[in-house]
Amino acid sequence: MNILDQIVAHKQKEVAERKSLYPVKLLEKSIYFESQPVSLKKYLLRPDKVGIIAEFKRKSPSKGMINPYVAVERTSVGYMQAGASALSILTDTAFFGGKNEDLITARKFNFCPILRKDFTIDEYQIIEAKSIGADAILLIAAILSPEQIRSLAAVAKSLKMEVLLEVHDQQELERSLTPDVDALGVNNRNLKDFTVDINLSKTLAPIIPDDFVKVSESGISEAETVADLATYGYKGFLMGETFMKNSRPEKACAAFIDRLRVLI
Ligand SMILES: O=C(O)c1ccccc1NCC(=O)[C@H](O)[C@H](O)COP(=O)(O)O
Repeated sequence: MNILDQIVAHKQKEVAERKSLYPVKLLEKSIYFESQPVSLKKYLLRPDKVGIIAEFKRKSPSKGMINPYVAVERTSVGYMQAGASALSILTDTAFFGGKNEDLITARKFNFCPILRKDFTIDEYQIIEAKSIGADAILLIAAILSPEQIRSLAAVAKSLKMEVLLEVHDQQELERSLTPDVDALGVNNRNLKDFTVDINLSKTLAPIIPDDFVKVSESGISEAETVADLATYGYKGFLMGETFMKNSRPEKACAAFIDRLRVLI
């Protein structure tokens, strides 16, 4: 089993358990069902921002432990003060060391789009994402059929949430597009063998229809790379490890954005 298969197998069990512990009726009592989400798409298109989606990620299958010590309050507020456009909060515990409470905390301290970064395979998880204050969810084409993508994206839309659809190749892109998707993420990291190839974002850019905001994900460590990808039409740049490997991720984010502003 590759890592994605392992994550999905674990997620199926986790979702079944959570459904019985926290039924949908209970989740729907959350105050976030009454509030208007913040649009990720709009924030990525804002001319005063540089499109960084700054990620809070303690560990990952490819890198192991990255940073178990920093607090989500200080890091998330610092990311936004640094000039990030949005937050990506990992909520998967088993493989990424995250938790729903991280997103709940980030939500309390920030008014900005928050992407719930998890492995969504069931509509229950979208209702859960809404209940903890997320504005957008991630759908990964590699673990979902085109029908699942369409129906999960429609559920997100019915809850007024936005969808970032992640693809890794042309086939995934062509079979997965649906109008309920808002942003199209090209993951430069092959999630089966963890190799990173930034050129993948450049290769796929011309075949991403203009209706979708283009996001380049993973393996970005240089401001020059972002400036280069921007010339291919990318408006969003999902970055985790480059910031999180520092004792003060928000300071690394601020320094990165300062460098970027000189280039674009
Ligand atoms: O990062 C991993 O090891 C990984 C393994 C399996 C599935 C997903 C994985 N990562 C999720 C991501 O897509 C990244 O956290 C995100 O794009 C940020 O990447 P980076 O800037 O390289 O931390």
